[in-house]
Amino acid sequence: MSDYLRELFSLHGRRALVTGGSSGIGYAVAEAIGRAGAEVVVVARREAELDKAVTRLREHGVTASWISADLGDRADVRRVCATAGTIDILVNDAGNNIRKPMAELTADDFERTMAVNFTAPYLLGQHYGPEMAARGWGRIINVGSQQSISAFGDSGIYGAAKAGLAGLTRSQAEAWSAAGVCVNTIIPGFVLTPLTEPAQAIPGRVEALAARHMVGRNGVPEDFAGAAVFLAGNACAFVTGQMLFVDGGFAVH
Ligand SMILES: NC(=O)c1ccc[n+]([C@@H]2O[C@H](COP(=O)([O-])OP(=O)(O)OC[C@H]3O[C@@H](n4cnc5c(N)ncnc54)[C@H](O)[C@@H]3O)[C@@H](O)[C@H]2O)c1
Ligand SMILES: O=C(O)[C@H](O)[C@@H](O)[C@H](O)[C@H](O)CO
Repeated sequence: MSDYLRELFSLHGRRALVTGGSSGIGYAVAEAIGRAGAEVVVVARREAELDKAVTRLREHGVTASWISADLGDRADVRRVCATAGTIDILVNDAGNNIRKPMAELTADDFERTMAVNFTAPYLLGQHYGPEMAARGWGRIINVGSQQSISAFGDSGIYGAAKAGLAGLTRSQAEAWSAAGVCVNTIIPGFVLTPLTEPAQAIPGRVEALAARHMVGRNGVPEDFAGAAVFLAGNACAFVTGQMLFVDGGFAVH
């Protein structure tokens, strides 16, 4: 790599925390920023999955470790903050979607969905944002959804949480960008991961969604590698508070 590209995109010397990094988009982001040089700490619930993900990261030469935590539990979020050490790049990828008609959603569904998709990113941002600002450099990448800007059926709270997350991104960017902390939201298209298995199981749905993307296909986790490296590095210094649509043209089709 030339010195020029290294200055823009190398993440050597940075430490990243990736929630939801054991699977899907989160794993692909962890691998991308790890292969670009960052040390990576992956956070999710299941130890066996975390172990598998970290083994795979190490096979790619990434310095990686994991912390098992339920991000729907505030005490667990606090434990992550207390044990993960210095973090320069925070990726809030973990998410859950409780799929029910709006009228059937319960208060517990509301709390569980908001806790993972919105409250955990808020709490982690509150911990790491000021620390990054004090050091004069940081990056926060929040993973939103098409539902950050539009409504899909049967996932009303998820949509509200993801819309809130895009707003939180702007508030965090306003708070910390002047101190060198760029905060942005990635907006995926429809991506074939465990999270979307219920949608994938509906006959004809995968094909119909593929056709909604201008590129004519659904996303795969690897599609997020380039955007993640960009948003995590020096190249992103004048990009903050934004939604970056990594969606094959879905939102504008
Ligand atoms: N797949 C898509 O089409 C799509 C589209 C838009 C947005 N997203 C978002 O992308 C992100 C990643 O989803 P994915 O599609 O890669 O799915 P995935 O199921 O592969 O990954 C979800 C990750 O979140 C973690 N997670 C969920 N609940 C958690 C909790 N309580 N505590 C700790 N970790 C928890 C899981 O362990 C897993 O690592 C989510 O925020 C999701 O909302 C996905
Ligand atoms: O859980 C899900 O089914 C997904 O998140 C979907 O809602 C869409 O793929 C996403 O919103 C597009 O960005």
